[in-house]
Parts: sequence; structure tokens; C-alpha cells
Amino acid sequence: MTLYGSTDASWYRSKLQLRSPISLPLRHLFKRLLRLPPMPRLILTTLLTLIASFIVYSKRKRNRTAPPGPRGLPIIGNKHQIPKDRQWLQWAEWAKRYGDIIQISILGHPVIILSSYKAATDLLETRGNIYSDRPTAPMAGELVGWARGLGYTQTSNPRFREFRRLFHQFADSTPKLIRLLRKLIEDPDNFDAHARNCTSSSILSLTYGYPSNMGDPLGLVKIAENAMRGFSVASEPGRWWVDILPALKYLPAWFPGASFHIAARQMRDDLNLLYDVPYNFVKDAIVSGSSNPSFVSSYLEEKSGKETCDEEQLIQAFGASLYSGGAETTPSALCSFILAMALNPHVQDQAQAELDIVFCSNKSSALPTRLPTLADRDRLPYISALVKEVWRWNPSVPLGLPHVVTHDDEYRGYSIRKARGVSHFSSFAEVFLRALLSGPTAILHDEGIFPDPHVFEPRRYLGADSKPSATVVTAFGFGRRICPGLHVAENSVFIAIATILAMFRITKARDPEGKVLEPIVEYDGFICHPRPFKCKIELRSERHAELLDEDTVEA
Ligand code: HEM
Repeated sequence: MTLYGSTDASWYRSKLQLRSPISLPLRHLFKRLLRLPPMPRLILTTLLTLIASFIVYSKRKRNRTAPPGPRGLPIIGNKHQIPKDRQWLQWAEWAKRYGDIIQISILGHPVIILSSYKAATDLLETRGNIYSDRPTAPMAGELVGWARGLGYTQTSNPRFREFRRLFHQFADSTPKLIRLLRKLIEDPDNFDAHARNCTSSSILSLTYGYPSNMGDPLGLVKIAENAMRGFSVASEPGRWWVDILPALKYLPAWFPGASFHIAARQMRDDLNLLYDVPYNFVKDAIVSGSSNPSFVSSYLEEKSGKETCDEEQLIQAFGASLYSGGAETTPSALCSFILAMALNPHVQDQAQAELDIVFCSNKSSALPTRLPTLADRDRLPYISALVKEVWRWNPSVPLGLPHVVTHDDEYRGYSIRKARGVSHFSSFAEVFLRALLSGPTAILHDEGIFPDPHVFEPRRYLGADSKPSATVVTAFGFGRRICPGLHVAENSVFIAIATILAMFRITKARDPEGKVLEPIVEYDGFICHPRPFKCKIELRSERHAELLDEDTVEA
């Protein structure tokens, strides 16, 4: 007796005298099924059985000791509740309702979201090793190809250690920002574009020795910007179905719903250019004896032309990882700083008062003898605190990067299951730990640690004696996967902020009638930028401009 055969339909009819509220629709459904010809009946019945088992399976997976979280729909779980943009607002809302460790589900598989400093450090730092892998990321990692670089490399890959070692060597580099200062004098209104262009060319110069003073003959800044746009878009959580159902990647691009292949192909082409063009530039320059000192040129010179194919790929991927890590995050931090200064003149007054005490010989005229350098950091506690507050106020990577759990664990009585990524179909079982969440109740806006989290207040990081306090900052992630560009970012953003504050006064812009234009304080993107806003950036004195020509500026 089979359900697909036509022999004993009356037996099923008798079984369908169900009493539950869904008995009527079910009866209709089965009646219709029984009327179908055998083949369509077989296909439909198989499909329905699969769907029913999936529902039962996904309900069972939510075990009673799992962290709390919002109810989802059968099969898709909470997928439909994840917004396409600014997901951290949704994370924060859930955190308010369910607590600082919550579990949602996507297609029956658990996704854990942490939103307090305590939960994040307990899991990602203290028990870091089992929480430090990365998911396979079908869209950004595989289809676009970012898995070749560090951000999406699995910890078991031998390249992981090599990448981290190279980053360690790079940590002393500080991007040169003198060009940014000049641009701010010449054309202050376009500060956003200058911050991006100058950061890009500065990273390209440090990494490949690409000259920043001769325009951009290879169009490298554009190439890198295109690749980065792809990185941001491909990495957005919840945006691509193929990240949730990796099996979709086997569909041909023409198949309805598989247009992600077309987007991925374009992004991959952009990324390949970022791998090849600057690398070939360094190789050609070494051959012709015209190479400028850079990280990649010293690596290749050390190998004296005997680099293996693997080493070539490693250093190419390292260059792209450097670029992808720094090129968007640094300008995001600088724009947040400018916005914070336009909105908080009293903070700016205090920071400039500190600078004037340290650098002006004649206190009454406030004319400086030189501009700040990194070596002055200890003498500038308020500015150091202001930089930390920039990281906290608008974290450049508000969602962090996903972490994957590699062993079953228990935390506060909740069970956290390891990712079970065996086949392609089940690799979406990976558990994501979105460690860095912005929004009112998330880590950097955790009211327990940072009262009035939306207020820009550098004093949070100073003790009663105005000396630096031990408050921790977490904008750079946790544990084994903590941002390896942390020191480069801290140094370059500190020196840029200290020098901009020393040289310029930042105020709100006014319209032609003199009315103040209030900036909108909103941010978007996987790498989060303030929405475009206008402000006025003026030199504090001509003397400050002269200092740029004197050989006193480290920036
Ligand atoms: C400007 C401020 C920056 C912020 C706020 C920032 C933040 C972050 C965060 C939150 C992560 C994820 C950490 C985790 O998984 O727990 C990360 C990873 C990473 N960052 Fe940064 N970053 C910044 C600048 C940079 C710079 C300048 C570079 C390169 C020089 C860089 C390179 C990287 C790389 C390669 C990774 C992946 C590390 C891994 O997967 O092991 N970042 N960053």
C-alpha cells in the first residue's frame, strides 16, 4: 500500500477524519492529491514530505537550553526579520527584549548574536580558540574570491598564521596624511572624498610603493575602490540567499533567482584587478630598478626572484587584505570625527586648549611652534580619549565579522552548538557570532559601561585626575581574529585627528542666508559611514599652514 498508488485510497480517506483545526484543509489537500495522476502525485507527495520533515526538524533543533530569541517562521526561521541594511538596529532591538545573548534561526540553523561586552569577552577572548573560525561565506568568500585573503580564511588553513605574521611585520607602518591636510586647506568642502582618496593612496604607497604625488597613472585608486564596494556588498549578512543555501551556487546564472552569479562575476573581476595590477607594478619596477620602498617590494627582494607560485599568491592576497581592511575603515573614522566636532564645539575647544598648551610657546597668541607627532601621545590624554570615543561612538565595522563555533559549548546554562558544516547543503549550519553590534544596547553602546551612549564624551576614558582610565574599547573585535590592523589604524587615526585639530576649526555649515545646516546623524553600510553632511573647515591661522612646509610634521 503506497500513498502514490491508487489501490487503497479509501484507507487514507478513513484516516483523514481528523479532529484538529487543520483537519479540513488537510482533508482537501489529500483529496486533491488522490485525484492527481500517479506521477504528479508522486512528485507533490515527495515535496510535501520533505517540507513537513524540514518543519519538524527545524522545530526540534531549537532545544530548550538554547539562548532565548524571537520566534521565527517555519523553515525560513528569522530570515525575513533581518533587514537588508543597518542590521545592528534590529540586533539592538532584540537585545533589549531578550538579553545580551540571543539565538535566531535561519533555515533551521542557529545564529547567535552577542550584544554585551561581558558576553563577547567571555566567549571570544576567554574561550577564543573554539570561537575563532570563519564561515565559508559562499558569496563574498567563494564566488567573489575574498576567501583568498585573511578576513575569510579558516583558522585551519596554514595561510592563516602566515597572514597574521605578515600583518605583525606591517604593524609599525603609519600612513602619511600630509596630503590630506593640504587638500583640507585647498578644498575643505570635499573632506569625505579627500579622506578616502588620501587613505587609499597612502595604503597603496606603503604596500606597493605606488607614488601618490604623480596622480594615479594605473587608475589603482579606482580599481581598489571598485573591489572594496564589492567586498562591502558581498559581505552584508542576510542579503544573499546563496549564503544561506550554498547549494544555490550550482545553479546557472540564467536560472531564475540566480542573478547573484552576475553580481559575483563583476565583483570577482574587480577583485582580480586589485590582485594583479599593483603586484605587476611592483614586479616591473623591481626589474627596471625603479621600485620605491614598500612592503611588497621588500618581500619580493628578499626572495630575489625565486618566489614560488604559492608565495606570490600569498603576498598578492596580503596586499588585498591590507587594502580591504584599511581603505574604508580609516575614512569612516575620520568622517565620524569631523561630524562629532561639528556637533560638539565644547569638546573641540577642550582638545584645542590641550594642544595649545603643549605646542604654543606664546600662550596668548596660540601660534604653534610645531604640529603634533605620535611621540606626543602621552602628553595629549584628552585627544587620546577623543580618538577612543570616535571608535566607540560610530564603530566603523558595526557588525564585526562572523565567527564560527568549532566545538559544542555551554555558557550561563545555555547550550551553544558547534557548526555542523559537512555537506554543501548543511554548511549554512555554521553558527555566526556577530560580536560587534552598534545601537543603544549593543556592546559599544552598552549603557552599563557607557552611560548616555549616543553622547560624544571623551571624558569616559579619563579618570577623575584627567589621566587615561582603564576603560576598554572593543571596536576592533576579539580574540584570535582581532583586527590585525589595530595599531596601524590607531596610530594613523590618532595622528590625523591631532593634526587636524591643531590646524583647523570645524563648525556646522550655514546656507547662503546664514542659517545653520544641522547635519543628520545617521550611518549606513557594512563598513559604516556617516550619511553625507556639510560642515565648515577653516585654518586656525596662516601659521598653521606654514608648519606643513616645515619639516616638523610626522603625518
Ligand atoms: C580604522 C579602523 C578599523 C576598525 C574599526 C577595524 C575593525 C575590525 C573588526 C571589527 C574586525 C573583525 C574582528 C573579529 O573578527 O573579531 C577586523 C578584522 C580585520 N581587519 Fe580591521 N579594522 C580597522 C582597520 C583596519 C586596518 C587599517 C587594516 C589593515 C591594515 C585592517 C585589517 C583587517 C583584517 C585583515 C581583518 C581580518 C582579520 C582576521 O580575519 O583574522 N583593519 N577589523
